[in-house]
Amino acid sequence: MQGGQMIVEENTKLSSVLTPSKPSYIQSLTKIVGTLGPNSRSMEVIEACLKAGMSVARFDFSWLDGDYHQETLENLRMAMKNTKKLCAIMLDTTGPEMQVCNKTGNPIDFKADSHVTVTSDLSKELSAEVLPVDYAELAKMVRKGDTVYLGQHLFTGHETASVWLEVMETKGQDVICLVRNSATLAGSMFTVYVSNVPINLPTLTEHDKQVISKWGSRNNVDFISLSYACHGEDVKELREFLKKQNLSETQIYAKVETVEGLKHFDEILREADGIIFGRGNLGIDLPPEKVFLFQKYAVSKCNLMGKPVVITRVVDSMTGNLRPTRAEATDVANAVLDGADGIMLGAETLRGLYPVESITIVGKICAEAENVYNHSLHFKRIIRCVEEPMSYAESVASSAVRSAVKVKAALIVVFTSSGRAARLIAKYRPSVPVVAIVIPRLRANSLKWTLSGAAQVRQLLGVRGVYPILGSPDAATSGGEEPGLRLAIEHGRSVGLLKSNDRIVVFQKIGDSAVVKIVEVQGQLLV
Ligand SMILES: Nc1ncnc2c1ncn2[C@@H]1O[C@H](COP(=O)(O)OP(=O)(O)O)[C@@H](O)[C@H]1O
Ligand SMILES: C=C(OP(=O)(O)O)C(=O)O
Ligand SMILES: [K+]
Ligand SMILES: [Mg+2]
Repeated sequence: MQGGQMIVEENTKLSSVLTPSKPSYIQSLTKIVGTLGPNSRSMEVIEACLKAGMSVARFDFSWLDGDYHQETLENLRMAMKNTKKLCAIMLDTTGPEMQVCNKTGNPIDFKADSHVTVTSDLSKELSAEVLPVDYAELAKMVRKGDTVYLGQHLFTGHETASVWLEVMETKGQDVICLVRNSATLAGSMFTVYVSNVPINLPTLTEHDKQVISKWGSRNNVDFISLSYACHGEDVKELREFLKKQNLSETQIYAKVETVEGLKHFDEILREADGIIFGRGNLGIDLPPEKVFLFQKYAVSKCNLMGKPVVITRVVDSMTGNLRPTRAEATDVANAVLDGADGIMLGAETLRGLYPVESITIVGKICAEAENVYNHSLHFKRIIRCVEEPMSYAESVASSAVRSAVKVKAALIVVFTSSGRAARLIAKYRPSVPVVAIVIPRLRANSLKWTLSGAAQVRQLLGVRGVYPILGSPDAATSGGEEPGLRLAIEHGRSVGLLKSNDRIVVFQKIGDSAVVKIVEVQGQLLV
C-alpha cells in the first residue's frame, strides 16, 4: 500500500479539484444523522432526506413530547417503505438541561449592554428583562463573572441566534445578568447553558427514564444518545436501565459535550457503543481555539477502539442559507479526514429552512474527502496499536481490508450476526463499501422465541462505510455459503456498486475460524 504520511493521499492531483465527481448510489461512506423536527417531519421531506443520504434519524426529547415524536416516527416509517431506504432510530435524552418556555411563541429581542434577570420563579412572565428558568438551584450554582448562554432549541454558533449573558450578581432566586450581544430569539423553547458549571442533576434524569421506558420501548429504539455524559458510570447506569426495560439490544452513544465529559473521555468510551462529539455545548465550555484539539483526540481514540464517532454542529449557517460557509465546508471535510464515522445535523434539519440541501451538501463534501482520505496511513496506525497476539478475527479482518486494496476489489462482503465482524472491518477504514449480511439468530427467553437481526442491521447504519442487509436465518445452514453471498452480489449489482468481473473480498467466520476469500462477480473463485 502507498499513501505516505500525509492525511490526504500524496498522489492527489490538483486537477481533481476541477473534475466533478461521478454520482454514486452511495452518497458517502460517512454516515449522516439528521435530527427530525418541525421542518423535517412530513413524509415527503423525510423521503427526500433518506434519498439524500440520512441513515440515522435523531429524535431530540429536549423538545416536545412522545406524541409529537411518534407522529414524526410514523412518517419516517412510511418514508422508509416508500423509498426502500433503511434508517436507524436514535432517542436523544434531555439530560440535566435548563429550559425557558416561551408560551406565546413571540420572538424576543435582546439588546447588548441591557440587563436581564434570570430567575427560577416560574410565576414570572417571560420578557427581554425576565427569564424564568425551570431549575430551582440556578442562583446557588452561578457566581459573578460566569457566562450563561441562551439559545433556541439546538442553539447554533451564530451570535444572532443565541445570547451571551454575564452574571453580575445573585439575589435570592434571581440572577442579574448583563446582555453581551444583541439577538432575537424565536420559538417556543430556549435552552439555557452555564458554561463550565455542572448542574446538580443526574445525567440520566427521571424524565429521561420515563421517555425511554415509554417511547423507547414502544419503538424498540436502535440507539440512545446519552446527553451530557460525564462518567463511564453514567453509561453503565443507562445500560442497566435498558436491560430492565427489555432494551438490551439498544446501543448507547455517549454524547460528550462538557469539560466533565472530556476529563473522563477514556472511561466513557470504554463503556459506550459509540460517541457523539457534541461541539454545540463543547464550543461553549471550551475556548474556541481548543475544540479541534479535543476532536482530534476523541476521533483518534474512537478509531483505535473501532467504535463509531459522530461529529455535531457542522453547517450551522445552513439553518438559514442554501450554502455553508467556506469554513464549515472545510470543517466537514476535515472531520472525515480525522476519521469520523458520521456527521450529525441538528438545527439544520430540525428547524432549518433547507434540511434536504444540508444533507446533500454534507454528503457531497464527505464523499470528496473520502476520495482522498489516506486509507493506508490510517490502516498502518490502527494495526500498530493493536496488541499482539491479535485475535484471529481482527487479524483476518485487517487482512480482508488489505486484500481489497491489493486486488482492487469493488466491495467487501462480511457475514455477521451481532454486527461485530462488520465493525471490525470498518475499523480498518476500507476505501470501498462494506456490505454486511446480518444473519439473524434465534433467541429464547422464558416467554417466547425471537429472531434478532433487524436491530443489528439498523445499528450498522451508523458505521462508516458499512451497508447492512438482513440475511435469511437459514442462509448459514441451508445450501452452504452461496445463498448469503448471492444476496450480497445481487444487492451490489442492483444498486450499481458491482458489475461483471468485479472482485469482491469476503470475510466470514466458519465455526471457530475466520477466513477471507476473493471472488469474481460471476461467482468464479480466483483464490
Ligand atoms: N457465506 C455465508 N452464507 C451465509 N451465512 C454465513 C456465511 N458465512 C458465515 N455465515 C454465518 O454468518 C454468521 C456470522 O456471525 P458471527 O460469525 O457470529 O459474526 P459476529 O461476531 O460479527 O456476530 C454465522 O452464523 C455464520 O454461520
Ligand atoms: C448535539 C449537541 O447537543 P444537542 O443534543 O443539544 O443538539 C451538541 O451540543 O453538539
Ligand atoms: K437533547
Ligand atoms: Mg448539546
